[in-house]
Amino acid sequence: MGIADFKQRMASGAPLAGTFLKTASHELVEIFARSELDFICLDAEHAPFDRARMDACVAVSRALDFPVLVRVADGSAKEILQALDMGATGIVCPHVDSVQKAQELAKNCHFGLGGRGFAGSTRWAGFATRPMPEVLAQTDQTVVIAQIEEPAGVEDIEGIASVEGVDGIFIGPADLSVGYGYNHQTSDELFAAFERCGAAAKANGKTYMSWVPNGAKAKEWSKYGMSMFFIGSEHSWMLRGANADAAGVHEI
Ligand SMILES: C[C@H](O)CC(=O)C(=O)O
Repeated sequence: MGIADFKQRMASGAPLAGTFLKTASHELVEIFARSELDFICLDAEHAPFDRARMDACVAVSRALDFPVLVRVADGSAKEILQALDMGATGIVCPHVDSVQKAQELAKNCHFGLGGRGFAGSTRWAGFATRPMPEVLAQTDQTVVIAQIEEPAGVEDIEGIASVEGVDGIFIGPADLSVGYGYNHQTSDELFAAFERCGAAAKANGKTYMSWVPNGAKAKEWSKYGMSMFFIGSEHSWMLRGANADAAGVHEI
């Protein structure tokens, strides 16, 4: 159970637990690689990952054979290429709200579709130690996830989910909730969107997933067909642990 079979495990519908890493620290990657988590996702959309620190995080994850995804900021070809050259297991692309954006995403992640440039001396390619055909075949292991977080994305979900080269559909519950005009995550419209996106993911054999604040919510939302969960982040876990232990002291 490592990087090579991560995409297969996703496709099998096995429950997968991960988190967003917000602190650009390779030590934290090392700790999570020794945890019960199945993967982590470096949040380069909302957290301060510069290229060098992202590279260190990805290097450690690969050394420990621990799947690491990168949530890119805007899904540009350049940003995706940099993360994949470093050796990221896959890409989470935010704000995919049309079939065209999903096609661009798939193109930028896969050589066969023409958008990804090749270099032999990268971590992903084994720093020029492996034959090119072998390296290119490895593109099959690259995981591509489209994040749906606008009502427009929900309206186009049947097309988005059918795009070849997209492996997963990720619901962004916070942004989608805001998109429907709510500042919380309890509207009927939001849960209807969960149902519709889940049906489209299932019909197209794509893994369905979301961010959740905790394991209990993951269990609850599995009823929509979600099997992969980005649970909180190390920030929320640190706060929860710190507050629980502080409460123990303050009760004295
Ligand atoms: C809260 C997480 O960053 C997931 C997300 O993007 C969302 O909109 O929800």
